[in-house]
Amino acid sequence: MAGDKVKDLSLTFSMTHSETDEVGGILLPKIVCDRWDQIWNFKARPDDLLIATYAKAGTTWIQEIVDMIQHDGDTEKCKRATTYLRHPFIEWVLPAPFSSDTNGLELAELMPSPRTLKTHLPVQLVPPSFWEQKCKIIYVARNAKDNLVSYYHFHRMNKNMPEPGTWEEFLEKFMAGQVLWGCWYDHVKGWWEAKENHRILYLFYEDLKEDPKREIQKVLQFLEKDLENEILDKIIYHTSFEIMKDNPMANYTFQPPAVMDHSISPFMRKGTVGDWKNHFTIAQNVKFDEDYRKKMARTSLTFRMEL
Ligand SMILES: Nc1ncnc2c1ncn2[C@@H]1O[C@H](COP(=O)(O)O)[C@@H](OP(=O)(O)O)[C@H]1O
Ligand SMILES: O=[N+]([O-])c1ccc(OS(=O)(=O)O)cc1
Repeated sequence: MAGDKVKDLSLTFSMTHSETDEVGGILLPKIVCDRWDQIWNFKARPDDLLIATYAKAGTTWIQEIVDMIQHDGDTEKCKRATTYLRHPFIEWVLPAPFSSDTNGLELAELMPSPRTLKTHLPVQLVPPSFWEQKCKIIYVARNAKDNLVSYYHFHRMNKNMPEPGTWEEFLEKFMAGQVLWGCWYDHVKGWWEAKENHRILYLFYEDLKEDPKREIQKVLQFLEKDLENEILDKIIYHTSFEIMKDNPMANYTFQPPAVMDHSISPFMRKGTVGDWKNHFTIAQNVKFDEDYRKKMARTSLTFRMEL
């Protein structure tokens, strides 16, 4: 079984940071670009649910919320497998020595319906079958500064990401859109516009943090589910940062340490709004804000950088 193969891998092999390439001007791991035709031709099914995010916007959090809703708050069922295996990451290709049937596409193809799938692709790179099949999509966006901080630490701990360089260097790359899955500004705006014409529930990390009950109710409504208040409270508890941090099926400690080194920075790092204040210098903040205003000038989309 695919999961066992991931688990059985030697914990001692060494990996170097991943090489990158581009598809349609979007930076992606080279091994993903090499398989782009297959990813683009992915066959979505009408009852697929797609979870789409910019990386580090709260993907794993919404995945756990959705899984709990789909399983009526049964925590044991939600511990049936790791996040990676429960919700295939459609564009994800693992480097050697991982076996090819642990790639996102293969996992998705082998999965019976109804499937919940994950992607970080910008809207223009989503395989067309998702639009043709009118699949439901949940998008989660997170304010740029916290998203960037989380992404920086993720690059430090995850060998599947390119070398981040220094904080200052990574900040520049983020502003220039020269990071995996492309420009944050275009990503959040692209999906914001797409919701006018498609079945997309657009959520914000900050709203989830502020009032998880209210936001989970939006997801319930979108998924046409009705759950007792008691189960809703159970979902809120099970998907809280503190509980997910200790859940081995959700905290990515299942990845071999040669890929993700949680001693450098844990996957479940802080889970807060406003941690950017501990990273940006005053000068960096002024420069970022000025650039941000230009890039976000012609959109109705707004974010909260603190609660
Ligand atoms: N239950 C939860 N509540 C709040 N934040 C959570 C969370 N689960 C994961 N996160 C945070 O979401 C980010 C990871 O996002 P993704 O799943 O998209 O990779 C990390 O942010 P930080 O690095 O700021 O802590 C992680 O700590
Ligand atoms: O290497 N991974 O398994 C991996 C890569 C990216 C990734 O992105 S995230 O934003 O969903 O954390 C998650 C897992």
